[in-house]
Amino acid sequence: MAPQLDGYFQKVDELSDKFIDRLRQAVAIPSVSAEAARRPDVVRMGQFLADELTKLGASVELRQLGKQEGTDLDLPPVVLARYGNDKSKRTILVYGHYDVQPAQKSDGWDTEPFELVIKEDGRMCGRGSTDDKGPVLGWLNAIEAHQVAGIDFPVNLLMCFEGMEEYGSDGLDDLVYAEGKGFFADADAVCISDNYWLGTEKPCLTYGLRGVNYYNIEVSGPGADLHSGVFGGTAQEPMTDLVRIMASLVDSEGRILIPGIAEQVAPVTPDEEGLYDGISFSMETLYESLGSKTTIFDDKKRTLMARWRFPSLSLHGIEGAFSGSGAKTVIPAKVIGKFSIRTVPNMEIEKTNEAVVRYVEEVFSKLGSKNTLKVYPQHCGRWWVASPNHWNFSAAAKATERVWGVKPDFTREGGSIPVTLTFEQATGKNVLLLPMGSSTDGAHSINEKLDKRNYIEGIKLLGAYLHYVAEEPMN
Ligand SMILES: C[C@H](N)C(=O)N[C@@H](Cc1c[nH]cn1)C(=O)O
Ligand SMILES: [Zn+2]
Ligand SMILES: [Zn+2]
Repeated sequence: MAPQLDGYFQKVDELSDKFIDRLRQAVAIPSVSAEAARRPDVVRMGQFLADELTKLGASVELRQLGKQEGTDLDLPPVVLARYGNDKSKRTILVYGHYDVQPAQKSDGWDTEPFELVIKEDGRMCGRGSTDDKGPVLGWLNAIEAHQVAGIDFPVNLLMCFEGMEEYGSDGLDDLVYAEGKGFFADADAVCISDNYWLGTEKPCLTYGLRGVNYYNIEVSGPGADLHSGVFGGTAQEPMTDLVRIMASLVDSEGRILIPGIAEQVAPVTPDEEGLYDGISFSMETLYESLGSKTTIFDDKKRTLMARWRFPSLSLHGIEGAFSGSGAKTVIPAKVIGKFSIRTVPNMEIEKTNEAVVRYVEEVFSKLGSKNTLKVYPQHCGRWWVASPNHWNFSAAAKATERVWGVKPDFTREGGSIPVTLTFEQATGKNVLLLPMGSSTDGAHSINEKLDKRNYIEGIKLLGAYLHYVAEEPMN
């Protein structure tokens, strides 16, 4: 099966320095979607991808999406590309994102976040290395290795790379629905490489994601920041109100304290109960990824369930609060608390938003404060669970076995890729998540990395998947 793969794999190995250099160039562009000042860099990153794809012979379009909601900022373009247009071949649509989470050396990074630093043990450190520049470049590298090896590319490839995923995929849903019967019309299946293995050794294929509802709680009072010696004890302090509200959202065992959330969660079925035992996952690897043993549960099953099939609420930060070193004696005039809820079947976005707003307003009113409160969702993305009984998944399973020598686990993912469900609905096709990186990569964290082994074998995996997909009987 897939007889040309050995030649392809050999070429990937030969070109590995070039592929690492491509990742180095991409990491050097600080394409942080959440920071307005970085928007030109996000646009530059989209252009970098478009140029690389053009050089590889793909037809490329930069699709503008208009303004970012509630701002005057232009959204970064979506890179739409096509490689191959042979009616006798299957067409696979791949999606990824070229924006990254914020990062500063002072957050605690050992090296400059926007410089790809390769350690002796093969860790390639840099923001976006695993999330999601490495996997996105994986598709480009797969094209190049085929060209250099003189091996026919097995499918037509449609590509959709966005620059706002880490900020809620603003504007993308409309484009995907509009192009479901347009640019994406030929797609036979969809593949997304933007999540991680459960551990460090066993590859997996992923068929579910949690959704995410991200909220702001604004509390304001004084007209300007105040001297706490002069005004402390005189003015009602927005920060005091906010921390009390935030403390009322979740307890230390991760229990969400907002009524109307747990009630929406689908009950655990007897079939599902047995599912977790067969998954390769150890608490030891989790401790390694976590960098500590401070887990809520001490066992595998409850930990996996908490990550995959129950909602969680995380407190992320407070805009406007003093957070530097030293001792600034200020009373912040306005503070914005940020938190998010990871959502699961059968939670509904609107119902969840209503429950959150009702609860926060109720807690605030009980404080008897004269300050002003605003609570609103910033962005929301839906959860997704699909059937892995599809040729798209069996092709990926065969490719995994060929590259990694083991059968993959079938997993769900605690993170969110809001557009996944949109692709499924807009194209009516099966969507597969095919991760490249491992659980210790530290996506969104300091010292994010992608292991050289996962990058290079991951490029082989993406190419092999396309070969098996081309051969797989339709079901
Ligand atoms: C799983 C994916 N690589 C990812 O990191 N997704 C983000 C999406 C998001 C939503 N709001 C902000 N970012 C995530 O799960 O946090
Ligand atoms: Zn991310
Ligand atoms: Zn991502």
